[in-house]
Amino acid sequence: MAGLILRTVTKRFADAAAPAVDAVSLDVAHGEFLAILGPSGCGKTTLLRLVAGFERPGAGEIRLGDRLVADGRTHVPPEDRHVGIVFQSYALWPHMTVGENVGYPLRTRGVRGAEYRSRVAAALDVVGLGSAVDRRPASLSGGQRQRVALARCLAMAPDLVLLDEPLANLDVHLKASLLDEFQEFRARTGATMLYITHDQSEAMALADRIAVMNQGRVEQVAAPETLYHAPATAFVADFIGRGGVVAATVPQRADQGRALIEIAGHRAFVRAVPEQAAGRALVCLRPEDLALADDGLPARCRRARYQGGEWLVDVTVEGQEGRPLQLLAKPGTVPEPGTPVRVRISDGWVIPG
Ligand SMILES: Nc1ncnc2c1ncn2[C@@H]1O[C@H](COP(=O)(O)OP(=O)(O)OP(=O)(O)O)[C@@H](O)[C@H]1O
Repeated sequence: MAGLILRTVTKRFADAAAPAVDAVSLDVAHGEFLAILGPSGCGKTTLLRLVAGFERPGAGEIRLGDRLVADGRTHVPPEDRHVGIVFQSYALWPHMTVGENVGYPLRTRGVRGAEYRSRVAAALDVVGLGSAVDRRPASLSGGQRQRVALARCLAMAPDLVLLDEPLANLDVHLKASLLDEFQEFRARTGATMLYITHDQSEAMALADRIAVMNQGRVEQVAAPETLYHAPATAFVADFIGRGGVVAATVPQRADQGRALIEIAGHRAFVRAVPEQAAGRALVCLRPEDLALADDGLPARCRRARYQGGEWLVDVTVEGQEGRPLQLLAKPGTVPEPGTPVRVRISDGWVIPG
């Protein structure tokens, strides 16, 4: 069963040079957790607002389950879409108790009595705040407030949960513990979730799949590991993980997903799509694919940063100074900035796009 389907959804704001959301198509399965990841201004929030019904698409269509909720003629209003939204600002009422906050949307829909109480209690239990029902939001930590917001969304038993940077206001430690909570929340509810973030570590930790957006378009939708190891475009390769994209020549057609590459006269074998043709290409080389060695790609050390345990070393290939590669080195083996080095390439990926 489908959770959410977008077909060539486009939104252009008046006077804007380019669409904020540009022909986006997505299929989110029922119960799937999909993260929308991209830099500021790429259209994530606009996409979420289109799904919620706060914006109308200029073209394309949106389906929730088997219901058409938006196209050129149809516009189902937000309150009739059965979509729950959790914002980064929590949006809790300070004068209400935790229980009243969670129950508010139920009340406005006429749910009362035993059903009201049991739904509020169940939602608070899921987020581990069953005992906080009579407290005020002001007496809770940021993480607890976000859990109340989550419970309020849950109490409505929505078909789809939209999460708009829900961890953005929290410090690093709270973020880590809430990441665990989200995972549990997910396992318990089985709800379809769309999670907006510009933080790749959140997206990687939580999502079944990630849609990477750039300038209103979806560049790739894939499982986190696929995005990391086989990025479809140079933008995805740069945005996910630590950079490392250089220009290379592919002297001959790939053979069974292996391609010979040549960079600055040095040759190595890396992964590629089976149909990768010969010619010029960009290659993604991750830090764990590279190591300082006696023999290998001629490069120059630019700088090194201590990371605890190991050093992260930036090196550049002659003629490609704008495209640094990063590799890890043990303490005591780190070259001085400016030193010529050799880099062994043990793996990599020819970017097909
Ligand atoms: N109501 C609006 N009117 C005009 N332009 C808008 C409106 N809302 C968003 N935009 C523009 O649309 C583009 C996408 O904005 P959007 O807020 O969707 O990006 P985002 O990826 O969510 O960014 P951020 O991570 O900074 O929130 C931007 O260029 C933005 O300036």
